[in-house]
Amino acid sequence: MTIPDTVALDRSDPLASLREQFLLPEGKVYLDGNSLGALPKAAMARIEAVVRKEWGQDLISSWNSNDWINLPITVGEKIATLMGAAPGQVISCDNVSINLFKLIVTALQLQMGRKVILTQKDNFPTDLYMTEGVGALLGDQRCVTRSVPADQLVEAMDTDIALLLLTQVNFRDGRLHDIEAITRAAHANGILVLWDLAHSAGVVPLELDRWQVDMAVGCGYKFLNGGPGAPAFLYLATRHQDKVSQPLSGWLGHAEPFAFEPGYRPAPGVSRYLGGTPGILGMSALDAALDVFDGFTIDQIRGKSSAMTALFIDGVRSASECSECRVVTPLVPEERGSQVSLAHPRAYGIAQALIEAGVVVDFRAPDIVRFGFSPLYNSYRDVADALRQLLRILAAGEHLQARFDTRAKVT
Ligand SMILES: Cc1ncc(COP(=O)(O)O)c(C=O)c1O
Ligand SMILES: Nc1c(O)cccc1C(=O)C[C@H](N)C(=O)O
Repeated sequence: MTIPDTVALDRSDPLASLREQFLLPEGKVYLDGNSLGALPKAAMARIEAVVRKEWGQDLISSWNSNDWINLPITVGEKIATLMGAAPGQVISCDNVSINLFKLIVTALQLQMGRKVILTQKDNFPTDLYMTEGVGALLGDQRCVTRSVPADQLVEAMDTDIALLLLTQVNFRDGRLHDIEAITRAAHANGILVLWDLAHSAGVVPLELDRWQVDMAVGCGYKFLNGGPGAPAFLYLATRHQDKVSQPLSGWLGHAEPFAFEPGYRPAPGVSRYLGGTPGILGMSALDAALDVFDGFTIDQIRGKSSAMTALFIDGVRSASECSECRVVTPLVPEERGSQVSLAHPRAYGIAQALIEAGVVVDFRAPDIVRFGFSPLYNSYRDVADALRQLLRILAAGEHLQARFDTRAKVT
């Protein structure tokens, strides 16, 4: 096969200038933004300023003078604009796992008399573990998890189910659920929905309000580029707010934290989902990273994402070198997120050989190599370079070398 000529594609790419806003490693093709997004230069500058001036000089006054106290809300509102959510429904806090816990318990409280959480068998493990944890805490009179394969979700919906917990884009194969259709089916059975948008936020167009989504969570460190361990976010539709209080009743979610009252009174609205003190360095980095999206639409981002994944998939499918690779990501662009997953019996060796050749991808057991495409900083040339290295490695049998037989701990 011939590697596509990508010069013209990069020249006409409306997002091409954004690459300059990131610090990317020299000589590498970074295709792991679905695990950890690249570093925006603005985030680096912001951390430096927060450390030197706000922490170094302004110290405690920064909670007011630099508005640290409202950062979870201001960052939440920036994320809301990427997800079709009107103000007052998104807050940035904690990590996805903790936010899942808070919202799962909220859903069970809102749905008294129903106790089942329906989820997908191959949901991301933390989503499954958190439902298990809530079940162990509340007991099986109050919470039971039912997991089914993706194609049985709709038929499994019945009136015992309190909550449907799904991840929109599957971390392994990149398959994307139709949030609008599934939410409608769930609501027809009186079921609330909680969507994990870890692999969607910042790269897939979302209309949370219009689709009547009840709850959502997502990561700050993937396509939002907020940095390692960046705070996550949670969305709770206005219609559900103020009906129940969340289980992790920390002081910053209190109606008047600085009244230091002995009893808990939840803050109005989504602010009650705050717990303890937020990590200001991480949240400041995320705040700056979100500004990279200014002036660009999520449809432009999605358009480039679909074009990059299509280019890569076409290249793989037409190359004889890839005859043993199976594209497990859906071939229809509307059905996939911003990654391409290839299944191969020696997937671990392929991933390691690619990394050695400067193409940063990851491996997911048992047999998947993931290529994550981040439209803000990846170019079409990156796609062609990754393809070129993949074909070279497969043709040379580099992935079969004995040194790739042992698995790294974190990939
Ligand atoms: C779908 C999904 N949910 C959640 C997480 C992470 O959750 P947390 O922020 O708790 O580490 C990830 C990635 O780690 C993920 O891929
Ligand atoms: N959060 C991660 C980490 O702390 C270390 C390594 C990887 C991750 C990830 O985000 C994994 C990712 N959610 C995945 O889709 O596999």
